Amino acid sequence: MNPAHFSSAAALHSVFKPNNMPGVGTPIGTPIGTPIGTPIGTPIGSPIGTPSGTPVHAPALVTASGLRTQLCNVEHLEQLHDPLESSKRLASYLAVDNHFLPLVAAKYSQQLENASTANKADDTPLVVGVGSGSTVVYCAERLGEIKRTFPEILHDLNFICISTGFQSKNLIIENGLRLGLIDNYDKLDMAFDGADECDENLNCIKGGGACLFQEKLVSLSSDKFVVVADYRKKVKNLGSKWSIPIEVIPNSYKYVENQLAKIEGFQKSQLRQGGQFKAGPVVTDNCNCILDVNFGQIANPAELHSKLIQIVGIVETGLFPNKNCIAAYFGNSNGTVDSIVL
Ligand SMILES: O=C[C@H](O)[C@H](O)[C@H](O)COP(=O)(O)O
Repeated sequence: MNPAHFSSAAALHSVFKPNNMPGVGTPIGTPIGTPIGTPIGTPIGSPIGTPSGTPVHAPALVTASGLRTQLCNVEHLEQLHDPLESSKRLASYLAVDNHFLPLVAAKYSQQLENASTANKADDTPLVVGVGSGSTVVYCAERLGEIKRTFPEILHDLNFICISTGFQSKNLIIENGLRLGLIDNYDKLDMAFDGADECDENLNCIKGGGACLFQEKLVSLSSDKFVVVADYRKKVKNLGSKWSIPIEVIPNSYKYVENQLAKIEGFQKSQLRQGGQFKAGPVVTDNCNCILDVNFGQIANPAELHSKLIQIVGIVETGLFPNKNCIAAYFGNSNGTVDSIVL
């Protein structure tokens, strides 16, 4: 990790505080100064003459910063009921702006260039994973705003979102995004998701919402993975505060618990219960159960994961040793955001 990449919370604080008061700002989804839906960068461009006199269209320049100016300004967002929620939203918006917009700009510019030079069109879709939990909700919101603001660009890029479970499927649909199935795509371009713990090297523990299997499938299928969370999730070592959620085939949980107890560092295992809304254990989107397993602080997440995944009955672990995570954004309690960008 390059510490220089930690964004300065102080700098963000000074930028955001003045306009961050209740009642000030622009409603989410209203691009400042631009009518909703005004596409920029569509293949307009001024006709220019070729030596032979045939008019061609010069491709318009599409940049991430150009696109961003058409979106709701993150410095003028209305406060939510809770400052921590506001900072989770800010973290998510920054994550999408900093990583998704450049992707859109690059792919669209390429598409325009192909059109103007009669190169073969690139018809591979732009596929993005949308994870689960309370923080990634704001990523879906920003992606929805981007789609509403640039409908033609996103249409031309064939923008598709992949869910990590029931909640995330609804998030995608409610934000007006197009839902796709992961098994229809060779790979995803990018995925956004929350985390229960995240260390400086962007290893994570996930699965607090029992969605870890599909989350791992989506994140590993993606070229790039970006985490959004709040400051409580940033830890020195995984296992500092959270147990590891482990998805197990229901009738194997006793066997799995017995095997777990033989692994060095094992402290405790608990079958997650549904609580007041579900008699008996939590049932995942894949109809399995969750064991929350405590190994204390984890020195080597990859090594522990490979020991666990060998146990018959374990479908997947909530340990996410970093494979492709490029950045994490953490909302602070005072409304600012810290980031780690590798
Ligand atoms: O299974 C759920 C996921 O791993 C969530 O992404 C994780 O629990 C973080 O959720 P939240 O953003 O609500 O803290």
